Amino acid sequence: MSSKATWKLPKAIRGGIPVCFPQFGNLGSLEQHGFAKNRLWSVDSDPSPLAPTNNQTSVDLILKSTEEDLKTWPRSFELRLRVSLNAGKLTLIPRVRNTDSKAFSFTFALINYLYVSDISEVRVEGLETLDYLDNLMRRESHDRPREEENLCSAEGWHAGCRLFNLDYFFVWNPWDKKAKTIPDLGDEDYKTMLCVDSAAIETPIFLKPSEEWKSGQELSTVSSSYCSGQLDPRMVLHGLY
Ligand SMILES: O=P(O)(O)OC[C@H]1O[C@@H](O)[C@H](O)[C@@H](O)[C@@H]1O
Repeated sequence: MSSKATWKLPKAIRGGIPVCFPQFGNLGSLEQHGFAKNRLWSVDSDPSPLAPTNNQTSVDLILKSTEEDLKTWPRSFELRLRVSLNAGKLTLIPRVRNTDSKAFSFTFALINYLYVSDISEVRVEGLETLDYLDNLMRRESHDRPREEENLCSAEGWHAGCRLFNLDYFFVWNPWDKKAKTIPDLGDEDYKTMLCVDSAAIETPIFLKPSEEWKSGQELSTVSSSYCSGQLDPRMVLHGLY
């Protein structure tokens, strides 16, 4: 959680796990990361077809399109999120239902703001063999910050992430200069944060009327012996559920 997070609507707090819908980043004409993260959700009393949660470590949430949303994105939807917390494991199951009379498509992401004790001691493993897009290179190829290399400079990753129906990871840390330009992020906060986002952006999800899309993400603590080349990226992307 950012030390300068603002707890005022209509802006999301900087931290936690913002839900990006119906657009990730600037991959479309809507505001950055879509509007869902800036809305107040309700507790979902009918999470069907998932069985209702009957323990105190899970909650079902729902967001429905409002009149205001329909002005900017004229598609009626229901976005559901089941959040479950168990020993060493946080599971999120997002679902999108098309309640419109027409088909629509969207992109989606969960921005996982992870707290780390020292960003210069963090290494992200398991993505080495995957194809990747370098946003810094693409957008700022004339002045690529060297700090990017620091992100992966040392040992010590003890959290794992498994996905279902999500096809991209985004790894992000603003580093020192960019951090100063983000109003709701403390100047030093970049040292203790890392974003590892799970996203569905490869091909926008297409839903016909009444259809539902379901995905999942499981964040868990793993022992350090799990590190160093033992994570199979294909399993990481497709091994959940
Ligand atoms: O400042 P925002 O709009 O919340 O976005 C923060 C960052 O979120 C990250 O997850 C993205 O990968 C970055 O590209 C983005 O800059």
